[in-house]
Amino acid sequence: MTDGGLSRRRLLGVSGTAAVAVAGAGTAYAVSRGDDAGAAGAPSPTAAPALALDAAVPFRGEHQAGIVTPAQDRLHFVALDVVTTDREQLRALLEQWTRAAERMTAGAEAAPGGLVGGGPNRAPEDTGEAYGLPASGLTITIGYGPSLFDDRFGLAPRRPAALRELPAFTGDQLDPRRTGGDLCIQACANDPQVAVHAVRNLVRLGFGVVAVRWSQLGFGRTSSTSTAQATPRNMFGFKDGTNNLKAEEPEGLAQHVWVGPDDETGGGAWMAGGSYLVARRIRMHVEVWDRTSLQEQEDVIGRDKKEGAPLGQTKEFDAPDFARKSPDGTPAIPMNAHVRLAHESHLRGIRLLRRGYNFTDGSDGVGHLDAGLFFLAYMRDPGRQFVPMQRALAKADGLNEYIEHNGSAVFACPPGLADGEHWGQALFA
Ligand SMILES: C=CC1=C(C)c2cc3[nH]c(cc4nc(cc5[nH]c(cc1n2)c(C)c5CCC(=O)O)C(CCC(=O)O)=C4C)c(C)c3C=C
Ligand SMILES: [Fe+2]
Repeated sequence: MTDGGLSRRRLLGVSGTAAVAVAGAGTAYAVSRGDDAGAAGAPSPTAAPALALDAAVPFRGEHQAGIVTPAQDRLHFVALDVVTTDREQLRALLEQWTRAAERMTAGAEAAPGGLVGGGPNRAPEDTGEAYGLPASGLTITIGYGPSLFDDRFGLAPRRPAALRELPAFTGDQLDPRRTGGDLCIQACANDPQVAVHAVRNLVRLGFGVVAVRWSQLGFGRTSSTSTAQATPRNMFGFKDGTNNLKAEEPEGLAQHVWVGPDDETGGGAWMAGGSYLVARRIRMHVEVWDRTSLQEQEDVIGRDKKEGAPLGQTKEFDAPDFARKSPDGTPAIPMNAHVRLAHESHLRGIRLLRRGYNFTDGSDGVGHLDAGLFFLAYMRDPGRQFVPMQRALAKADGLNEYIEHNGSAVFACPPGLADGEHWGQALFA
C-alpha cells in the first residue's frame, strides 16, 4: 500500500484487516476486525466487523457490483445526456467505459500508462488524482434512463416495460436541473477521491458523446446492505437501514431486487439479472428538525433515536408491533409514523433495497444548510414497488413536514458482465 493509502485509512479511522468474505453478496469483499459502530460512545455489542476500506470489489459477476455490495462510505453519482445521435458512437463509448471501469475498480489507472505513458505531447489518459491510492472498494454501476429509448438510437423496441418515467407525487418540488438523464453512473468507494476520479475519467472518455446533466456527491451511507455492517445514521440523527433488504437474503433479493428471466419486461430478456434504480434528492430541513422535541422526532420516525428500536420495543432488530398501544391508549407507533407507512405489512409485501447517502451542498442563500438524503433504491419494478410506497408516504408521512423531494430519476441497471462482455452489448444486440 502507498503512503497516500495509509494516511487516508488513518483519516477514516480504520484498524487492521482480515480477509473474511461476505457470503451471498455476489462480491468477494474483505471485512476487517475493526469496529464500524461509529465514533460516538462505546461500540454496540451487536456491531458487526467493519469492511476493509481499501479492498478491490470484483467488477464482473452475475449482477453489477454496487447494488448488494456492502455500501461504501462515499458516493459520486452522475446523470448524463447523450449528445450524439450516432448509435455506433454510443455503443463504442459503452465498450470503452467497460474497459476503464474494470481497470479503475481494480485500483489501476483508467488506461495502461494513463498518468504519463502517452508522452509529453498528448493529454494523459488518466487524470491522475487517484494515482497511488488503493481500489478503496470502488464500484461503478451503470443505468439507462427511459429517455435513452426514444427514437435517436433505434432502442425504442428494447425499452423494458418496467422502465417508465415516475409519476408526480403530492408535495414534489422537483428541480428540472436535478431530474432525469439518458444514463447514470453510480460510483461508490471508501475514499471520495477515488469515487470522483472514476466519474471524472468516464465523463472525460465521453467527451462529444455524453454531457453531464446533474451530479450528486454523498457521504456517510444511510443504509446497510449487508448484515456485516453496523447501521449508520442519517442527517436527522436516526439509524437508517435497519430493516433494509440485505445481501445475505438471496430469496428476498430474487423476489424484490433482481429482474427475473420470465418477468414481463418488454424489449427482450436483456434485463434479467438487472435491477431498476430510483434516485430522489430529498432536502431535509435540519434547522426545523433540530428545534423539534425528541418525542416528536421519535413519533415521526416510529423508532427510538438512541437504539433505533421500533417504538414499544427495546432493541434495534426487534420486530415492530403496529397493534401495540401506549399506556394512554394511542398506538405506540403513530399512524403517520414513517416506518409504519413504509413497512411491507402496510404495502402488500412491497420491499426495496435502499442504498442512499447523506449530502450537504453548502447553504440555500437564506441561512439554511442545503442538506439531506440522496435516496437510492434498487428494485425489480418501480411501478409496483417505489410508486405505491412513495404514494403512501407522500399522502400521510409525518416526515413530510421536514423534507422536500427536489430531484428524481429512474434507470434500468443491466445485469452483470461475464468475462469478455461489455456494457452495451446486450442493449444493442
Ligand atoms: C419511498 C421510499 C422511502 C423514502 C423516500 C424514504 C425517505 C426517508 N427515510 C428516512 C428515514 C428512515 N427510513 C426508515 C425506514 C424505511 N424507509 C423506507 C422507505 C423510504 N424512506 C422503508 C421501506 C423503510 C423500512 C420500513 C420498515 O420496514 O420498517 C428508517 C428506520 C430505520 C430503517 O429500517 O431503515 C428511518 C430512520 C428519511 C429521513 C427519509 C427522507 C429524507
Ligand atoms: Fe425511510
